[in-house]
Amino acid sequence: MNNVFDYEDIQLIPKRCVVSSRSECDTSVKLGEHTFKLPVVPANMQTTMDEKIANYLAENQYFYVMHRFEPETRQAFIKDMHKKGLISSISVGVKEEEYDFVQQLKAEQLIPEYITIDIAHGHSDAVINMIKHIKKHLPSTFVIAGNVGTPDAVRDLEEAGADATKVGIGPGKACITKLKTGFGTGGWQLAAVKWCAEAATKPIIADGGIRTYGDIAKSIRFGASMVMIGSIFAGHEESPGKTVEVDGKLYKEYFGSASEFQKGEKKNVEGKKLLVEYKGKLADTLTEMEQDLQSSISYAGGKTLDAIREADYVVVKNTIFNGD
Ligand SMILES: NC(=O)C1=CN([C@@H]2O[C@H](COP(=O)(O)OP(=O)(O)OC[C@H]3O[C@@H](n4cnc5c(N)ncnc54)[C@H](OP(=O)(O)O)[C@@H]3O)[C@@H](O)[C@H]2O)C=CC1
Ligand SMILES: Nc1nc2c(ncn2[C@@H]2O[C@H](COP(=O)(O)O)[C@@H](O)[C@H]2O)c(=O)[nH]1
Repeated sequence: MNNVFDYEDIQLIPKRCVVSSRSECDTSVKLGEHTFKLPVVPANMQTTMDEKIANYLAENQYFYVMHRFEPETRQAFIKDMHKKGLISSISVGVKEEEYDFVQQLKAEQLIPEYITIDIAHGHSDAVINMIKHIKKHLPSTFVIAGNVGTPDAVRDLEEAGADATKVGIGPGKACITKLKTGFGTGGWQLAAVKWCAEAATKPIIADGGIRTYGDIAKSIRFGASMVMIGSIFAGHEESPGKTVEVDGKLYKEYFGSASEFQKGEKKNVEGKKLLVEYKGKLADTLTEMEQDLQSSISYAGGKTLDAIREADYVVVKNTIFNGD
């Protein structure tokens, strides 16, 4: 893979504007059978997602993926969401008990609209087998599989039946995979998204490494249909992580799903715990993201996200923060 770049190395080039107000620009995106307000989803991690946030997002037409770290609550969660007429979107792993779980869902006719297979190294027989298992027992469920970082992986998971693949090995803020293993897409995540999207025939979800709202538009430009974000979403009043005060300033705890803190043991640790700045209400962040993305669409010279997909760009290594 030559000519790699990351979010901070790219600037998109404006085109003639066709709207008289940014509010005319439509940021909505279709994933599977449903249309969502934004091409953005909070990471399925314990410090960014919980049932309350899932309810808020679903009620307000945002996509969400519930995490898998309280596995025994998932059936009740699906039931509860469906009782309220909301979509259910859950995560699974690949261990033996997860196969039974999928079969139980079928037996009880609790059919989630979305299942995300949430595994560090998604280009694996374990994930391929789980995709096939879900598709066999819950054929109407939209399956998101990952995480991967190569076109080969995208092709293999799509061929197994995945409806979307999630790209990003190690670019996350709480990630230490790149340090511990030497592998990953950290430092060239945006180029990896482009590489994978060129091979994909189904949607790509860019996962990890988003540090500014402009990075959402850049992900879309390079082929993502949706963007998964952890650290930015972990800092809200509603975020499940602990609120901590340091020198009079508020922070929230954010920890990796493969951190020692999450696992409760020091085995195959590939994540860390850190503090992220407190940033107030989740709704305000979502509104700001929508407004910024509307502005991106207007700079791209269109009215929908498709305009961003056609924007020209320049690679200007590490210059995005110059002038700050
Ligand atoms: N996006 C990213 O860059 C990364 C994300 N994560 C997150 O951390 C969480 C834990 O992930 P994960 O460890 O996959 O899940 P699990 O801890 O549920 O492990 C799933 C299964 O896969 C096996 N496994 C895990 N990694 C590998 C590997 N590299 N090669 C072969 N087998 C493997 C495990 O066995 P065993 O443990 O015995 O090997 C286990 O049986 C997830 O939420 C994931 O998204 C973690 C790292 C990177
Ligand atoms: N290598 C690791 N990656 C992790 C871990 N826990 C979560 N993640 C990934 O990070 C993104 C969020 O990235 P961010 O840059 O927006 O903060 C998340 O969706 C996972 O894919 C981990 O312990 N290790």
